[in-house]
Amino acid sequence: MMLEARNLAIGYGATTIGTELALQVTGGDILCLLGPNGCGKTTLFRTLLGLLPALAGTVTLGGKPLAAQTRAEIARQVAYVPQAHAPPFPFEALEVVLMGRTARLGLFGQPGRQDRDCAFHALDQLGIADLAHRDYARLSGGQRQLVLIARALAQEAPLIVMDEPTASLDFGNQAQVLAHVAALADGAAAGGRGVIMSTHDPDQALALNARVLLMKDGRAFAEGPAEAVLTGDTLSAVYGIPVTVETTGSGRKVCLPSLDRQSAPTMTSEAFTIA
Ligand SMILES: Nc1ncnc2c1ncn2[C@@H]1O[C@H](COP(=O)(O)OP(=O)(O)OP(=O)(O)O)[C@@H](O)[C@H]1O
Repeated sequence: MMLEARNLAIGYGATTIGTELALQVTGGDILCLLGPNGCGKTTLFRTLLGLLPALAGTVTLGGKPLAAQTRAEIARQVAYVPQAHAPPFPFEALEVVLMGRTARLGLFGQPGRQDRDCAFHALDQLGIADLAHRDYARLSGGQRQLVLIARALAQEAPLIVMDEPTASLDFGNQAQVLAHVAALADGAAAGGRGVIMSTHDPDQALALNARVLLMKDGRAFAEGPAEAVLTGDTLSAVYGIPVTVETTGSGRKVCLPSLDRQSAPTMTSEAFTIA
């Protein structure tokens, strides 16, 4: 097992955000984290990456407690793909990818020929080798997201944690990034990495045939294969709106939230009422 969390409580100091969380990820797995805004997905990620101490319970990475590992040890096992924001300094895309090699360098190590080759190869794998010498800050959001995934590939960690990898991407780029996520976990293509990703779109978990951890108020509301977990009943209960799940002509399941015009004015007036 690459990553295992048991009976985990997460939060910030005295503020508990979530409790009784458990998950397991190994090579070839895709685990999608779903749940309403503020339910604790990012807090859980930060805890799994060792950036926030667990308030209770255990996280083991590569069979060893996370809390007993150095940052470099953790980075050799888990790569983190944050949301793609523009950085304040100009960097070439290739330099951004090279940052993924840091955990593999010695204390005063400089990236060498092999690191540059690896970084370039990662860009090539994602079909964006032509962006290598472009200014990262001037790339589109979709291109930047792919560069950050390339950085995670260059890190050569067996587990990749992605924070809403499709946020702010257009329709085409979302599908492209999802295809790359599927390929990462595919044993034949890349040695079968484990992937944990958060998303706000249950259809993505269904399209990826992923396992799902559906969170509500810091707890696991349901957990299991996407098709079993993402039903109209569970989605309606978690998101507080009527949701139906239908099967398309090609056999794919899609989630359809109700856009009931009757309920819209009520929702709006509640949301904007000043107590
Ligand atoms: N540094 C902090 N100190 C205290 N509370 C925090 C801190 N950061 C976040 N929170 C709170 O923790 C809760 C969970 O936030 P978190 O960012 O984990 O949710 P999320 O599921 O990732 O949300 P979203 O889908 O909107 O990104 C929120 O109520 C948030 O206000």
